[in-house]
Amino acid sequence: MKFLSMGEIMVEMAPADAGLFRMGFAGDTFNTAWYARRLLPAAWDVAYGTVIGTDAVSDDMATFIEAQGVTPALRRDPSRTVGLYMIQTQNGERSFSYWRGQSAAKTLADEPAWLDDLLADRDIIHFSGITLAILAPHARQTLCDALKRARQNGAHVSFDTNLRPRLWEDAQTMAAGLTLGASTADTVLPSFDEEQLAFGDSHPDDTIRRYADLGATTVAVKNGANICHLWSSAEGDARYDPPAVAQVIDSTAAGDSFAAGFLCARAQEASVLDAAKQAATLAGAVIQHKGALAPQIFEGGTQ
Ligand SMILES: Nc1ncnc2c1ncn2[C@@H]1O[C@H](COP(=O)(O)OP(=O)(O)OP(=O)(O)O)[C@@H](O)[C@H]1O
Ligand SMILES: O=C(O)C(=O)C[C@H](O)[C@H](O)CO
Repeated sequence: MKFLSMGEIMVEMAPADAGLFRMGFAGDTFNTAWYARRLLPAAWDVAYGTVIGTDAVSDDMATFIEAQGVTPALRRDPSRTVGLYMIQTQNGERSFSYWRGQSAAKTLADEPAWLDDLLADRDIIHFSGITLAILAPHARQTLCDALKRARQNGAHVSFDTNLRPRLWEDAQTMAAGLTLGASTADTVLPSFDEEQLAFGDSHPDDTIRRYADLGATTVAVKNGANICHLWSSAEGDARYDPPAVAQVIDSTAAGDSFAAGFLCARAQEASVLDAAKQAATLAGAVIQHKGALAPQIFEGGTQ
């Protein structure tokens, strides 16, 4: 079985002790692949699809991806390098600054034959609103057309809406882009506060209905510490109240790890409710650690 996540992985500067920053590599869809690798049985291949440069930091990134047990599915663009972002936290809520305007990942959909190869024969393909936001408008359409073909050929496509207004041209383009992305997907993983912002939804059921109308068969509407509203065409509606977290240290990758927990449970035939439980348990642990990737959670063999 083959799981592919695709988008942009960057150099991450995460707050460490004594005012220092710790350099790592992360990015929403890569984070999901990283957590999926730790949740899925070894027989699953978990791959990450992106474009990087040919410079030293790109080489380090490729080495890092592989060392994490994730299969690198990379195209190299010698004229570009990778992006960088910095996390800053205040009372557990994070904000990001980005240096990614010219990154190699922006050319993800520029070679259609490579793209079709990347998507071929995957059981699950995961991408996000960030994957789309970084692309030029025509490239968003190219990517979504390729994803639709992959879905027709049997892949289960998953879309995490992951709203980043600063990465889109304007609010209208963002709403249209999210709608385009969701229309390729079987599973859509939105966050309610973001859906309110982008579409003016007044209740999570509005969000579910909109994505079901676009062709999704499963929707999980996250809402931070509040109840997740779930729906699948086979099971109907369900709700899940995430376990309380005593102290949020850094909320980075809450949604990314939720996506991994949810998709991996669904891949192993879990109900939407059980999938949300695995997802929220993992996300609840992740937000008690600094940075996007929290290997500590898996040390000792338990989540
Ligand atoms: N304060 C919290 N307490 C408990 N669980 C939380 C909290 N914040 C997030 N979670 C868990 O993480 C999940 C995802 O969080 P959230 O709704 O913020 O998603 P998101 O907006 O996609 O995240 P991201 O900021 O990574 O994009 C929630 O559904 C919940 O299970
Ligand atoms: O914001 C982005 O583009 C990132 O991918 C950085 C973070 O790793 C991600 O947002 C965490 O969800």
